[in-house]
Amino acid sequence: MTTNGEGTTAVKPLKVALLGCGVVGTEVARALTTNAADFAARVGAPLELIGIAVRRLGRERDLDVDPALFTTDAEDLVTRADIVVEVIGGIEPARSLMLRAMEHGAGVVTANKALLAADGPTLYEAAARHGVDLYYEASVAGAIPLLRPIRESLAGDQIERVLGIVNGTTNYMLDKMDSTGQSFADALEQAQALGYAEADPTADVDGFDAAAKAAILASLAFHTRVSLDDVHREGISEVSSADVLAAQQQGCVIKLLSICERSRTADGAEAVSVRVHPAMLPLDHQLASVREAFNAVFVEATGAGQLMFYGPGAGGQPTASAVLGDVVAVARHRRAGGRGPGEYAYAELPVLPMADTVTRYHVRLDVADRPGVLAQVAGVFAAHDVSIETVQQRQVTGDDGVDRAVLVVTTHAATDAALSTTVEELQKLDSVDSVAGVMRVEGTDSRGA
Ligand SMILES: NC(=O)C1=CN([C@@H]2O[C@H](COP(=O)(O)OP(=O)(O)OC[C@H]3O[C@@H](n4cnc5c(N)ncnc54)[C@H](O)[C@@H]3O)[C@@H](O)[C@H]2O)C=CC1
Ligand SMILES: N[C@@H](CC=O)C(=O)O
Ligand code: NA
Repeated sequence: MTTNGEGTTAVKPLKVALLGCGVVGTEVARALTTNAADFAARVGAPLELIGIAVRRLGRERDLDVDPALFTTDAEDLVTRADIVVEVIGGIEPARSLMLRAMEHGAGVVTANKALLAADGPTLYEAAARHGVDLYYEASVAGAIPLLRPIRESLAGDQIERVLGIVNGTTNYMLDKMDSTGQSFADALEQAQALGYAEADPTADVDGFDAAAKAAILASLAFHTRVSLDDVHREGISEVSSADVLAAQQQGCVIKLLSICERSRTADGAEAVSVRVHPAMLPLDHQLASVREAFNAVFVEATGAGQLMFYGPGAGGQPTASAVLGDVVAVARHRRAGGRGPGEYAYAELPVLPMADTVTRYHVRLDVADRPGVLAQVAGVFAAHDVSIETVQQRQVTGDDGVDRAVLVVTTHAATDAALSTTVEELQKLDSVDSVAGVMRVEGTDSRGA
């Protein structure tokens, strides 16, 4: 405790160091300075921004703070703080700086899903060893309160499944491609301009970002260490406008989904399955109406049933909201003299290979229009134990004036291995000109799906 100039008792401020002043960092710094009085009242002590680590000094910024706060010496800054906010991104130097901060007794707040998915355990163990908080609500689904509900509110329940849209950039792109027919490249450029995309947008487009988030969600939901390498990952770079059109013709929309499920190995042992891939969803599914950079996540738990979390999944201010919520939580813990709940990876469930995971496919085939072709195609599905749910056939006339047919097959649930082999075998049939599109299907009722 200290005494202020008027002789009244004042509480010692908690020192906050900010690492990174990009899209998110700028909004965190703005809020900490603009809303200082509210933060002080909510925490019971002022939050004093003692420095902002940047790569380059003297850069013009849209931020009205004391220029003396900027420093390029992040290593020194983290040793002087009670709370360190890491919004640099990437693996290094973010990891070393966070470890150094914890060694010096600081609580850490980060939005860095890439690092948590690649090497979370190193950070969780450091936090436990040094008795400090490591909070990362912003790392998954931006502003949406999701990790704390999973870690704390549902701690008395058993989570069976977490399924949703957790990447704002790709949802924005797929939405624009679907609703306005915008090109892939233009939609990506817009998402970047709006501050949704990662510094390297291939992290979004190729599904790494969604996979990192799936790893974090699965780790928390199933009390099991799941890393990025455990997650089956497919991005949206292969999604063509023909796929988008084909989905529309089926009354569906394509979304990039992250799916974390409790599952079983072939010999019946408990396991988890964690995957990210584009999938067709029927238009009446709740996730189908998630537009622009919004995220939505279903959490299914034994007792609670189905819960849905929805909101802005990316962008400076929404992400800063989650970061600041964590800052206040960590600050309150420091005031109370403790730390919040950490990670409990006691279950150690194995992660099921994608080949053994049960999914459904929508397959579009360009085939010869002659008797027996449908039976031949159906035979390949049957040979691999993949049951067909529906088949639609449309006649088309090729450029050469010859009649061809487009077959659209939707399967029942089967292992991913069986479905992949089926598609490989279909490609070898003389009567099949091409497998024009293969897309997983989620959200419609089918045996086991
Ligand atoms: N932008 C978004 O919507 C969201 C971002 N995140 C995460 O938040 C973090 C920050 O993201 P953004 O602000 O969008 O990225 P950004 O690229 O706009 O900002 C990062 C800033 O860190 C600076 N920086 C890089 N290395 C540095 C170093 N060694 N020392 C000091 N500064 C350094 C960069 O110059 C840049 O200004 C990332 O981990 C990202 O994955 C999480 C949720 C949403
Ligand atoms: N690039 C990410 C940002 C938030 O995590 C996204 O688009 O979702
Ligand atoms: Na969140």
